[in-house]
Amino acid sequence: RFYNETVAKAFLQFYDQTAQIVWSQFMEATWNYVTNITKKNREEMLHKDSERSKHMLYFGTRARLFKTSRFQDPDVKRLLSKLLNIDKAALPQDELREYNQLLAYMETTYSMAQVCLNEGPCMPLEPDLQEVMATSRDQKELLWAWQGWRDAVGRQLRITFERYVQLSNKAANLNGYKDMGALWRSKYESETLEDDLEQLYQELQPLYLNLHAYVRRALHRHYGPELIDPRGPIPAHLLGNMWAQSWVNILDLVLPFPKKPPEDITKIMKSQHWKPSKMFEEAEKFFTSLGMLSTPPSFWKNSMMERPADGREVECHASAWDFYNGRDFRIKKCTEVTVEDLLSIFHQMGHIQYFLQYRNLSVIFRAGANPAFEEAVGSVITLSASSHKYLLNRGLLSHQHQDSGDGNQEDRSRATKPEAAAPALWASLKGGRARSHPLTAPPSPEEEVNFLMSVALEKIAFIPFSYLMDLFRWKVFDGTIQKDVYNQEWWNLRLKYQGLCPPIPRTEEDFDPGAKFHISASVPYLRYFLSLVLQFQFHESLCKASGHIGPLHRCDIYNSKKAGKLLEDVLKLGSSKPWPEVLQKITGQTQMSTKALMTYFKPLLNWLVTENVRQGEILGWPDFSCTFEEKD
Ligand SMILES: O=C(CCC(O)(O)[C@H](Cc1ccccc1)NC(=O)c1ccccc1)N[C@@H](Cc1ccccc1)C(=O)O
Ligand SMILES: [Zn+2]
Repeated sequence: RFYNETVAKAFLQFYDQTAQIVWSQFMEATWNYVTNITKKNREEMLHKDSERSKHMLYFGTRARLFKTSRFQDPDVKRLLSKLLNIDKAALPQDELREYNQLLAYMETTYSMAQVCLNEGPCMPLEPDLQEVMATSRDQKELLWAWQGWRDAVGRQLRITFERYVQLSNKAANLNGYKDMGALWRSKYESETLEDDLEQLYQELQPLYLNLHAYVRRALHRHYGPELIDPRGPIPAHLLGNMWAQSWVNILDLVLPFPKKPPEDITKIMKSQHWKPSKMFEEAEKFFTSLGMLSTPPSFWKNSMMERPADGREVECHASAWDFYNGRDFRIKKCTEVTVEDLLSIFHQMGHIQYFLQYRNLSVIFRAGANPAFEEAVGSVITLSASSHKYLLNRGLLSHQHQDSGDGNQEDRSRATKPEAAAPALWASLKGGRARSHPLTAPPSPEEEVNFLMSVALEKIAFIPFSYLMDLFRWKVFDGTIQKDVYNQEWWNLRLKYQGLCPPIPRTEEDFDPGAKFHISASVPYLRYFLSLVLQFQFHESLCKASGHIGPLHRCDIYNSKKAGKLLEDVLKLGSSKPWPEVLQKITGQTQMSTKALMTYFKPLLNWLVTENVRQGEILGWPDFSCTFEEKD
């Protein structure tokens, strides 16, 4: 055993130098595969992955030899402790190869799946099936896409997933964890994690129950009583999204005040011939307006911003890439010119900003304070951008000159001073010159409720979905859910937390959870649930730093250098400090809290409660059985 801290530092130095090479080669090979799915590229990726695993095994086993209890430098202790978990690299060579092959099979099946019309074209998920789920109001068409996707993906993955669970748990055991769920949860460095999560969920449930009751009534109005039971669960194919995780696309069906509809930004974008590259430029402008880092030229050269037109098979699910060489960062996204994709690009740019901020840290610390921090960065900017979007909807622009981001708007949140709304994004929407507008009044209460409803359909609808995704997988990993009941247990959770029913009867031939990217790609999901809470806490703190006064939902930190500095100082830390310490730097608190989220939606909750009482709505779904349409 080694006791010498100097030796440990040299060991870590050596790790860093070699890791940058091994990791960037692995990332390059993986990038080549997901942007051009071929057998050859898969073999090359699997080869580089096994190189990376050998590297992790070499350093992970040796890191164990250091007795760090008497070490002085906290960084050295934290770095060594992070090397101990080597994940799947702990598996014996042959099982590791099998594991990597089944991971590639699941992710590739998802990425290449299509649903074919009887005679005629086959539709991939992005953009075609997503488009149907978002825009169709014909429940038969929605059912066709919903069922077709699950037949094409979920059913194909069922057997592989069972083997994936076994090998995952074996890898977790070899790293000293009771199952893979325990290994995933360990990333949050908290003994009380599961209780804390349940507490957060309970605090947010009233918001969700009121939204669910209100939306159910609206769908009852549109689809009629034969489809919607006003005291029952909602059929899962009617919510405007393939997984019913976000309900933004049925805003038109549920808009509280239809006489004051928000402007259709997608329409404006299309009418102005926006291109994907412009959408990325706008997102980057938001970060640089905060005084944060811009992307290097290689980002624009190497990213994949659209589905390739040359017939290549690609993985379309959006992702941001750090090549761990301090200079190569990319986004892969099959961008469509829609406002949903514009906000998704803000999310991806948030990942890129984190990479840029922590690029000089040891490779081991080049990660978020915890996985939820990584997800929250882009989403907190999206909150301003959507609020920003809100300002766009209202055409709140009177400025004579196009904002050059000059100081005189320093730290005064434009949102409360309509006269100084963000010219940049609006001007680009209005093509160049920001036209001067007469000062427009602040939004009417009706428009305010409409706006909050549009944000709630994304954020509040997402609460139970993002919570149950890993509740399901933790139970699968710990054996509570056995493989012969995977699908019925999935739908039990979907009923219990989301108040949803499958539109048609499901069997154990189906594997509906596999129809969601993160389950086929073995990407944990708890990060998104916690990001929901964190992004509002961050938003509140950044808004305060920007000098914003007034309601939180009207805050928009665009151009605030103070907000940018506060955020930057946190991102620079990467995962070098325990996340409560990092949280305290930005919010002053060491605990996650739903207070900011509740504050943001308070006006909407008041309106929903009044509306639901007026309609005599039942909160929840006491008629819990899923009824199915008689075959007509
Ligand atoms: O999956 C995403 C966005 C993709 C991502 O940026 O989170 C991506 C997911 C991913 C893809 C491949 C491998 C691993 C993870 N994450 C990243 O690109 C990423 C994450 C951490 C560090 C660096 C990059 N969003 C989730 C949840 C969500 C988030 C925000 C708004 C709406 C919905 C979803 O669509 O269900
Ligand atoms: Zn993300």
